Amino acid sequence: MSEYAAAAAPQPSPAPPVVVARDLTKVYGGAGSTVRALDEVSVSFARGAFTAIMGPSGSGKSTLMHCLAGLDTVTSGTVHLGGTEITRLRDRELTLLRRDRIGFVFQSFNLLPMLTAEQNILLPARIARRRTDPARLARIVEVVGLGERLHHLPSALSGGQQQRVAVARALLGDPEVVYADEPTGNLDSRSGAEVLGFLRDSARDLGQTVVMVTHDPVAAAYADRVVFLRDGRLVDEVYGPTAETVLDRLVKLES
Ligand SMILES: Nc1ncnc2c1ncn2[C@@H]1O[C@H](COP(=O)(O)OP(=O)(O)OP(=O)(O)O)[C@@H](O)[C@H]1O
Repeated sequence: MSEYAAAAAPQPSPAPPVVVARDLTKVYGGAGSTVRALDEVSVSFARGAFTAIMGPSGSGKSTLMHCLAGLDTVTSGTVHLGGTEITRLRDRELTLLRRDRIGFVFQSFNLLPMLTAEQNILLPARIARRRTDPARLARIVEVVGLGERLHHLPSALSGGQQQRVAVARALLGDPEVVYADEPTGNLDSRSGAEVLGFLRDSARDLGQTVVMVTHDPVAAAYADRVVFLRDGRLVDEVYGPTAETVLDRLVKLES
């Protein structure tokens, strides 16, 4: 059991967990020079909750997200997505699981420039030959709030609008969880606020489970909960964060 798990007071969980990681350890390298990027991390993410992962540079945030999402293998420990232990799956099964059950949002928006916003949102479903639920599309379009701009090319959209298109694309397939890796890293603060508000609304209004890695205490304050890593260990968490409480914990972690 991790030092954090032993010390933490139990917190009320609003809903059953969608993602559960148990005793996750990730060691990079071998023969002499190894890095223990994750050290027995146990954490779970409740349905419909928006959680931020924070910690100093090199604390293991990206590694944790990659292991949770089946983008990287683990050295030991398990990750469950719903009833599926993803740490046991083969590459082909993982590819399908990522395509069908997980949404991704990255720092770079990764929109195709020759397709309109709406076509970009619909593209993964088309590639997977998945029928799009028109009611869900309409709901997401309403939450995205792009209006007429849905028919514009990405080049005619602001950075914040482009990232909202990327989030809408991630949400359309009704994934069990959306992983967002520094989604506001390329945005000015106003556009960042738009995207974060949208992620928060998708959790509140659509019941979407969202897990976001960020360096920014203001971004983390949009989440329902912030978990903190240091040296590959989960060392703290805050429910109902504000930018001030998050900054305060970060300063303590880095001192
Ligand atoms: N492919 C790799 N090979 C070797 N070491 C790695 C690899 N990826 C990450 N690491 C090491 O694992 C540790 C955790 O890295 P990780 O990128 O997860 O941290 P982070 O908290 O996301 O950092 P940052 O905030 O700087 O992005 C670091 O010491 C890093 O150097």
